[in-house]
Amino acid sequence: MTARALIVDDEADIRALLEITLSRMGLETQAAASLDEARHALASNSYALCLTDMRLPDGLGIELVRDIQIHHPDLPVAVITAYGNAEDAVESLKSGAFDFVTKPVDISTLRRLVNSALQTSQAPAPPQVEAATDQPQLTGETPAVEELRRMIAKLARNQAPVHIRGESGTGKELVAKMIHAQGSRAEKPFVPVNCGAVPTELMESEFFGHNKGSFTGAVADNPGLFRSADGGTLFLDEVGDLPIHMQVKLLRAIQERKIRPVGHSQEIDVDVRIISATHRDLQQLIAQGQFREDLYYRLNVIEIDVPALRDRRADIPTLAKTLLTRISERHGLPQSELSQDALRTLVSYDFPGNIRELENILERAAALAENEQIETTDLRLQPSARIDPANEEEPTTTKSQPANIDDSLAQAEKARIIDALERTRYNKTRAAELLGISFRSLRYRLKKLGID
Ligand SMILES: Nc1ncnc2c1ncn2[C@@H]1O[C@H](COP(=O)(O)OP(=O)(O)OP(=O)(O)O)[C@@H](O)[C@H]1O
Repeated sequence: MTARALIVDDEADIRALLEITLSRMGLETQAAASLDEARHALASNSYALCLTDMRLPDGLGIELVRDIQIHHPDLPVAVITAYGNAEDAVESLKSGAFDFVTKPVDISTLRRLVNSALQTSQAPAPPQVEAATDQPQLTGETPAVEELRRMIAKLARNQAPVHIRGESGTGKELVAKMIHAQGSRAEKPFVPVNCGAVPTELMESEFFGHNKGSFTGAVADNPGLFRSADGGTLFLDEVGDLPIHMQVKLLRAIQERKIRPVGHSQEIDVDVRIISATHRDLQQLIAQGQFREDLYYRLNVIEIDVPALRDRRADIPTLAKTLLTRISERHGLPQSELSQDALRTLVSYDFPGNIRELENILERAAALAENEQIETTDLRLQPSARIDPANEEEPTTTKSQPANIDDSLAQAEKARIIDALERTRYNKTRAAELLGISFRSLRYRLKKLGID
């Protein structure tokens, strides 16, 4: 059956252009010149795609987007906005449009948009119970995780930029991968980049690419992250770490959907969906002048919060089991199990490093355990050695404990601190956050424990 598209525009010229382009792509088209006509058409026919202009004689295209979300939630709708009117574009994405195109309508952009809409509307429903095993999965049954799954499935169906907030190790990258894997871009690359790890001087060429020889040290061609992710998703992890000059360039690239590789005079079209994440408070960074507000609104069209593990403790047993399976597969070892007591201990632990910390604890415990049963002592958790940031005193657990408890506490503390430093590439501010202590407190501990 030929897919049918509904085109809503009051300007005859644009209608004709859209109709010609879409029929050349093999679609059947139907046109409406007002909101009212469009509503009638939607009520009496079914469509694979709707394209609507923003300004219509009897109202705004965005109203149609909202109607469609309610009455035809599976119908992808894109909005045509005036050039440079970013607010309209952002508003329509927020209301549920899967994408937008600016006037004057660029035919190749339009074609890409139509193809991606058709893939979305023909894509099978997001995998629920029996998902393919290579699909990234979220473990957990708490309402918070159920809600997260629902959001992911919904966001996978549009193209709007998504910003993921959550503490370190909560699964932000996993969420980003799931949005990608369940959407129309799944067959195209998912390209993650840790914005805090790219050296400032290489940033522009890392993002936008360069040709061999375009600057000293450019020994080979580099397509850059945008082109590597073309057709797919670019995941900007720790986006709050981007230096301001790069924020300006990134904003341009996202707005114009064009990039200019270092040393090139021509701009190149790119089609990437941007998903960003951070564990930092971007609003606060904006207030401190370290993050551009315009970029924030561009990235943050839809925001999604990933809960901390301590706020969904009921998931700890299932997660521990999933992670133990993963660990045993990784090392080709028999799967370990947690003793009742060990499980109880884990459930009451605070996990400042969230799921990643749980995974590390289990990995170490599986290696330390005498057999396939992990006991509380194998967890090497020192909850009493966790430092209260408000109180820089020594932990007071020594009284009723064996004589060498101080040493073993210090050792455990040292191991946790070194682990945090390694995981944050020796960024002390982030290491302190990961450990749930203040920067001052970390400095004090480094000195006390003789860590250089
Ligand atoms: N719900 C979950 N089910 C199973 N595994 C999970 C879940 N959430 C996270 N993980 C695992 O936890 C680890 C950390 O997740 P991820 O890297 O996505 O976190 P993050 O929030 O992006 O971390 P960071 O802020 O440090 O970049 C990964 O190994 C991931 O597979």
